[in-house]
Amino acid sequence: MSGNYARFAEVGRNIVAVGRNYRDDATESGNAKLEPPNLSLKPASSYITEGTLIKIPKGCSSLHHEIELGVVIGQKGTDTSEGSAMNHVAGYGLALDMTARDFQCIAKKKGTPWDMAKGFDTSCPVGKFIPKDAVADPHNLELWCKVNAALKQNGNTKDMIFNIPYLISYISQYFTLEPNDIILTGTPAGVSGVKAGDVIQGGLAKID
Ligand SMILES: O=C([O-])CC(=O)C(=O)O
Ligand SMILES: [Mg+2]
Repeated sequence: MSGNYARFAEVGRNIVAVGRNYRDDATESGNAKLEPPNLSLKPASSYITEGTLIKIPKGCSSLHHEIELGVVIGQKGTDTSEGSAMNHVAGYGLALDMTARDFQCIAKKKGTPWDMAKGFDTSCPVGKFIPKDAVADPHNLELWCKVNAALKQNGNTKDMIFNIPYLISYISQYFTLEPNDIILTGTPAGVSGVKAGDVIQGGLAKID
């Protein structure tokens, strides 16, 4: 485990997850574009670092992986403009928005919150911190996810519906973003179920 993980794990700030933010995913699932973006919060206790086991929440029989680009905030901001939003970014990290899909389906039907579906302990595994300067264009990054070595998700951040400056500006109207908060920017197509003993791997490509 590299020292960089400490940035996420020690500080354990808030996590804002954006839903249905990929064109392919929206098409695949027949979902219309969500306007405004659909936001969920995951508590700091959902963070785990690479190599730590994901705990299947009690009663969950459909746990899904969602590979996502995490944007790590470096500077506090409320009502941040799109024009200055990138000044608030410290860097990036690959993350999983682990989702108890069965809990989420029930919540959707009942019109109740998604907190248990999205925010249970260990629901936000993160990879190592990538400084902003190491990424030439965060809107052109391949991201992939494998389960037991089989490729499940293979997307590109260019297919995000709402880009990073827009998300920072929109979110910060409601939630002040503080250093080490993370925005999970949504997942591309291909989410699928995992079960006890499965191994989830993910990666980001085209980092200079
Ligand atoms: O779980 C959902 O409904 C949506 C979501 O997080 C995503 O698209 O990343
Ligand atoms: Mg997600």
